[in-house]
Amino acid sequence: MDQKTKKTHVFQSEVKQLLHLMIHSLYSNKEIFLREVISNSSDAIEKLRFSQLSHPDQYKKLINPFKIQISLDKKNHTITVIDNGIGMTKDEIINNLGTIAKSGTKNFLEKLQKNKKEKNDFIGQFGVGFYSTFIVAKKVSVYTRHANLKNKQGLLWESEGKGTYTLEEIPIQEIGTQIILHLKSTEHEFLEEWKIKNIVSKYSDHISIPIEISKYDEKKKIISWDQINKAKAIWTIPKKNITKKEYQEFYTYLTKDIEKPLTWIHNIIEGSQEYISLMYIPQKSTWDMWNRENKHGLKLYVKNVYVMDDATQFLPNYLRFVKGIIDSQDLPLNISREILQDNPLIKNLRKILTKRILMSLTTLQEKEPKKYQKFWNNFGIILKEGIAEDTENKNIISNLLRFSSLHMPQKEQNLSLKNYLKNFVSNQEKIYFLTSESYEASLNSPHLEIFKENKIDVLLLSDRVDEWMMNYLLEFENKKFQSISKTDLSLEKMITPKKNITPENNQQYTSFIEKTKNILKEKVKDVRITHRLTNTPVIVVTDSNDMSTQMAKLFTAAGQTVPAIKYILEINMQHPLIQKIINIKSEKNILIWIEMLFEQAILVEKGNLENPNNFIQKINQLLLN
Ligand SMILES: Nc1ncnc2c1ncn2[C@@H]1O[C@H](COP(=O)(O)OP(=O)(O)OP(=O)(O)O)[C@@H](O)[C@H]1O
Repeated sequence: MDQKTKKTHVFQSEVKQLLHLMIHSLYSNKEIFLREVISNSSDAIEKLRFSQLSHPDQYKKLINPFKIQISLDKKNHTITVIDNGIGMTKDEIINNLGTIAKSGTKNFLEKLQKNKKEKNDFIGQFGVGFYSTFIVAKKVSVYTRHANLKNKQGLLWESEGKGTYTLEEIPIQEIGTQIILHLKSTEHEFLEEWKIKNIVSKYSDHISIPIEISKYDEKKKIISWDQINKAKAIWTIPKKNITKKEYQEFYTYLTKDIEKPLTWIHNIIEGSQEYISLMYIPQKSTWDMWNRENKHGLKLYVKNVYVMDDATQFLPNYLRFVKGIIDSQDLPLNISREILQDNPLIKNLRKILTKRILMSLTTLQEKEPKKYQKFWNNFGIILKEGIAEDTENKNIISNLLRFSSLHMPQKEQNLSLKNYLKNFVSNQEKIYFLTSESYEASLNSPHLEIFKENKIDVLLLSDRVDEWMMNYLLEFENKKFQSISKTDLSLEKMITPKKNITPENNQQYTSFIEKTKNILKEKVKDVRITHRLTNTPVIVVTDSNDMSTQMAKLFTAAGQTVPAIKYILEINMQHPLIQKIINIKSEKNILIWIEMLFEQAILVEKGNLENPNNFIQKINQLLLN
């Protein structure tokens, strides 16, 4: 060995942090180190297989078939995992085994620090990777030779996981990677063959590459290798031969999710377009799902060969919670992300896969409503984006929506539109809804008073996407949606005012309305008498074609300037406060009252005022009177 090339490197500080966290929080589940090492070997083999097929000139065909081998050495207390995959170059090894290169990882670490309680869950979801070997090993040696490096140019990486590692150039005969774990004295149980076999069958049975374990003779010499996994890609097996447990295990392997999947859809399609898809709907959202920009998508295989992770083109963004694989027989192997973008074959596949997911959700809601509710609670907010983004499937998605409503005294969204229609009162023509900042705010909104009184149900929407969604959700089964914070003649038609207006007070009321208009002038679009209110004197609504308050808030939050909304002030003439003001003689006092009431209505609608001090001064003045 050439000692001159041996150099000591320092781990990036995040790696040290990760190592520390992992060793302490994962100890109870330490066997996963083997899953991680095997999964890396399998990825390396998949990469080499792909490179050989797509660039046959650069990568020589191997003489040996692809495989992963594990050997246990009881004398030296080591576990060795060998693969004949793509290997690593010097740059790669420095990047992969010395730093945390993945962009999301730093965020992940920060989250981990903050959420000590959920640490285990987080780690499980994230996938702990190569560094987990240090949970059981006091020292790790990695011998690797990259597949397109000639002249036996190999590397030896070694570390005790304590802040530094060494790297040395050494000759290596075979391409691929060999990882030697020098076990801590407390971890010698992992030298038992049955134990290793158990771990492999628990976590790595679905790896489509053979995993072999060494067999020794009495003199401790390896005499043969026994295959210990099935080594068949699960999706290629006929559905009837796959057990529920096997589907679940493949999901765990694919996603590293600690929960079982909610459901899955497996299709083997033959004909003009041949492909297999195996897609899962998880139980819970993972920490990165909320961000539309984060990685998602299916794992793409072409003719059984792994091509890429996170192929987003096969499903629309609003189904980004779906995990799984697609294996196409028709796509070329050297397909790039750019080509995926405008390939007509893919567009067609995307249409079919989208329909499959939506149909499976439809069946779930019909056959297993409890499970569906669980799905909705976790992913409803993402699925809602589909109403705006997928015109073609809008109807199907509408049927999948769930809402909170006035008649259901709970925050959980579990009313379907079909069920809302069933509760229509006589003469009801529209589906009423209210968008607000929060569920609690909507429940107390004065807009609801008339609906409460007349037992008409109202959908209560308070998710961030709701206002946006409602711009696209215009009709359901020929019934129009109507925001109750907007003017609406159908409502007036439906409800006969209880308190009849006599000719005398009619004149009094009309002149009061005129007076109010003269006082508020440009501040309002109009002033009207309303029958919507019972306990509240005044309310503001937006004109049916104007931008709603929530929409304006959304735009403002996104940094856009929006013109100020001109509201219509509606007055409840029967309210004692209004009756009192009508009889006030001093014009100056009437002016203060009307301005104060208008600002009050604005405060209720928007949650804030441009000039709160002005408002308070008016109130104080009235209190002194
Ligand atoms: N046996 C191997 N052959 C070739 N490269 C490897 C091997 N083991 C690890 N690597 C490289 O090291 C990188 C880091 O591995 P690590 O397990 O820490 O993370 P990962 O596999 O990328 O992520 P995750 O575990 O979250 O899926 C791998 O992405 C790969 O590039």
